[in-house]
Amino acid sequence: MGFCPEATTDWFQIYNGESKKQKSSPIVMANLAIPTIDLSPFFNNEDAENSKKRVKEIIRQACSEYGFFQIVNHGVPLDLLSRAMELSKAFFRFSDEEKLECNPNAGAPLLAGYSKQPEISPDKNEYILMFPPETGFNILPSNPPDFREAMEELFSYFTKAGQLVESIMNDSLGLPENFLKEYNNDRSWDFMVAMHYFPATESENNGITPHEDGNTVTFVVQDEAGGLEVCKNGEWIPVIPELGKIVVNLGDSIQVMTNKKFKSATHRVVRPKGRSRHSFAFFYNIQGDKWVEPLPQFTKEIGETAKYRGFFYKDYQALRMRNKTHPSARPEDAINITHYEISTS
Ligand SMILES: O=C(O)CCC(=O)C(=O)O
Ligand SMILES: [Fe+2]
Repeated sequence: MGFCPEATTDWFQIYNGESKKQKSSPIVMANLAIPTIDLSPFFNNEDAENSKKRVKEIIRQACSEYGFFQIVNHGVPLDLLSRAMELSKAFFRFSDEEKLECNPNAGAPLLAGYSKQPEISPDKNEYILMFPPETGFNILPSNPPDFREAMEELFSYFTKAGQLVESIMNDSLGLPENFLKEYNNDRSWDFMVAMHYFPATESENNGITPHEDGNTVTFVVQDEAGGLEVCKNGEWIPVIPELGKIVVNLGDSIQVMTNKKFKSATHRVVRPKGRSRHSFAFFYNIQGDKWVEPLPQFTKEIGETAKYRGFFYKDYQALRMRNKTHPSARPEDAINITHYEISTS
């Protein structure tokens, strides 16, 4: 964490390694640095074996390098994405009093409902968090009237997209057919967050500090404000929002299971000045009682030693939660996946 340098506004330097400004658009260059993968071969009935193979190969490369890519033709309807985003914006425009009507329920593994980051948090945002609708944990607002339905529908499409990406990763990794699907067969710990980030001030613009997610795969959809940045080769790369594109980033659990063959992506959110930012983040997770460890396919079967100790997913989640409830004085002391790393020296 934190090995990326501070973001610079001179993107040309980042991509070209030179300080002279170029004519081409930085927007195009930023997104070129992050592969966009068309998943349509997985939705066509016709035989598309070659195209599927190509997709798996590009995903394998992106996941091995830095765990980040974007997808299009992912099966999540674009009109639903736009509608859900508009409804979410409408919700966050309500007064605090109205928003607090869906304050969290105790008892869920995380607090479902509306929350605002505490004043002490460096992350300046508020959000609504929801679990799979059938868990009964959710406290969703009845206003705007169509919000709940749109969120539940979006949740169900993201779940399907998560299953698809997981199965593509399974094959890219050369794992036995349906291996990850059978291991990760309980969807009750998945959750989605509708987020609102407050405009940057003159003195600070942190939306979410640099981090890796702890799960397997996360999907992010940002509104036109942008602000999501990913660390690649030591540089922060801004992810420019484009309608219909879903950002995919891998989390620590897949990094551990693959013994670091696939990487968990370091990313952060920088708040834009003069405007709010909205996003959806969907966390395709692992059920808490599952044991996470480097798989034999990436250790003893290929003569490599394990880089991590195993752990129950819920224990790692609890440690990560402590980072938020009991923040350490020095950010570098926060618990992350290095906690389970096996030292080779
Ligand atoms: O809001 C975003 O764009 C990303 C959120 C994120 O990284 C997270 O919640 O872990
Ligand atoms: Fe994240």
